[in-house]
Parts: sequence; structure tokens; C-alpha cells
Amino acid sequence: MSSEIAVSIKDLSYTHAPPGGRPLASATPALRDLNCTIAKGSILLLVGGNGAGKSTLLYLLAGKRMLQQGDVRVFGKDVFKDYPDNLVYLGTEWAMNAGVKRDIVVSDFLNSVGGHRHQERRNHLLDILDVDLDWHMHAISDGERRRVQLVMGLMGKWDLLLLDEVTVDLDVLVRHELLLFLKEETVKRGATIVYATHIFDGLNDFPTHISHMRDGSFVLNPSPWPLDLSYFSPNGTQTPTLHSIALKWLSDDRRLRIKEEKEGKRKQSRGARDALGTPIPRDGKTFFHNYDYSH
Ligand SMILES: Nc1ncnc2c1ncn2[C@@H]1O[C@H](COP(=O)(O)OP(=O)(O)OP(=O)(O)O)[C@@H](O)[C@H]1O
Repeated sequence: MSSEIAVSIKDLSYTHAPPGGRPLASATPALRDLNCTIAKGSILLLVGGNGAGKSTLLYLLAGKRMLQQGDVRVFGKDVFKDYPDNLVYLGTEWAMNAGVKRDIVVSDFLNSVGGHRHQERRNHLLDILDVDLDWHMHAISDGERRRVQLVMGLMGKWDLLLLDEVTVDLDVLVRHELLLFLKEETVKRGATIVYATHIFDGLNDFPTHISHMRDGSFVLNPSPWPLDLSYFSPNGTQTPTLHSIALKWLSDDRRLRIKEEKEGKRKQSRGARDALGTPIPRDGKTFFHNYDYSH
């Protein structure tokens, strides 16, 4: 892996705003004071519960929103003003777009987005993702449509790939082949990937770095994976799996949130309520298993 920088993030904070408006004074920031660099050739996995800020971060890295505070550079550029042609963002909303459910044959669809310029890579991806050029976009399953999206997004030679949960509806074989392809892109071409997912099966050998996000902050800044054993316990002999780490981190996050709600340090979220709609207090003990890193 090269030590050149693909992404640098400095003092980045962000609060969502209503369409066309400014953030409400009462709104909670989605990102708070993030700082990190991501080296070329690395694969960073963002781990965090629902609402932790992963998608917002990927959105900002993709230049889809104007920054409010802080600085983000992708290959040295401000992506909002100067979108690099070697940056690809793939998110889940694409498949919901009515335009991609038209009665159009996959080969025509891919040609309409430049497939003829990338014949060799396109054909390789058609194999890996098991996509048939004769499929009709309106008559395929969600997972199959996702596979077409991936061929479309990956067939050009990207140098930074931002992936937001787009492997969730792939079958296990296609997902496995895709991860191998992506890993190879980083090793052979020095491409860089930032990946947010909740599915950790088969992922242990994929990332080069992981981070833990909670409430829009990095609890663990992007760090080399596997993590140093001393992170887990002084006597540890084996790095826990990503799945067990995610379980432990997210259960800690939930416990902390409930503690802070009880102490009045944050607004109570939608939790269990009684018949009159009064929140049922949760003590963070009775509801949860005590996860350690061995699960
Ligand atoms: N369009 C929006 N308007 C207002 N608030 C938003 C909007 N999108 C996200 N948020 C808020 O920003 C915070 C971060 O959300 P984000 O979608 O980045 O989390 P996430 O880690 O990607 O979650 P998930 O795992 O569920 O996809 C959450 O509190 C969420 O409610």
C-alpha cells in the first residue's frame, strides 16, 4: 500500500438541513469534528449503528452536499466544486429510481452510460456479477438490478470507490466474488475504497483499516486492521472477528445512549413505551447481553 493520501478530512462537522434551507438550531449534528487521512490503496470499513453518520460521511466525500464546516479533499481536490472523474459513489437509492426500472435491455442500458468505452472491464464484471446483457431492467429482481448497478459503477477505472451498503441484497456467491475483485483492484492498481456495511460475514480479510463511528464522531479513528491485540486485552492471543467487534461496539453504543438519556444528557429516543405512551425506563442491563469480543 502506498503512503500517498487519497482522502483527507479536517475538522469536519455537518448538520442536515431541510431541502433548500439551513440547519435548524435545534438539529443534532450528523457529523462532529472528524479528522483523518485515508491512504491510497487502502480499504476502510466504517462500523457504526444506524444513525452513526456513515452515509452522511460518504455523501460528503462524494461531493453530494456542500460542506458547512471543515475541509475534505479527495486526491487534493474539493469534490463539491471539482468532481474528480476517478471517483465513484454507489448507494442504495439508485435502485429505487424509476428510471432504472424502465423496459430497457441491460446491454443498451450499459452502453448509454459508456459501457462501450470499457469493454474489457465491463465483460469481466458481467462474469463476476453474473449479469446477462439480455435482461430487461424492469423485469429483474432487486438483487439483479443491484448487480447491473455495480457493473455500471465499476466498469470505468475508478481510483476511489465509496460504497454505502450496496452488497446487502447480493447473493452470497456474487458478494464473495465482488469482494475478491475489489480487493484485487486495491492491491494491483492502488485503488482506494471506503465501505459502510452492517454485514460482516466473510469480511475479515477485506479491509486494511476499520473505524468505529458513534453519534457522528470517530470513537476509533481509521486504524490498521487487524487491530493491535493490545486493543482487546493485555493477554489476548487472537484478534476477534469483525462480527464480534461490531456486536461489542454497538452494544456499548446503545448502553451509553440509554445511560445518557437517563441522565438527561440527550433527548430520549423512540424506545419501549407503556399503554399511555410513557417511556419505559431502560437500565441498559436487563435488555442486553453483555457482549465481549468472543461472540
Ligand atoms: N436527510 C436528512 N435530514 C435530516 N437528518 C438526517 C438526514 N439524513 C440523515 N439524517 C440524520 O443524520 C444522522 C446520521 O445519519 P446517517 O444516515 O449518516 O447514518 P448511518 O450511519 O448511515 O445510518 P444507517 O446505518 O442507518 O444507514 C442520523 O441522526 C439521521 O437521523
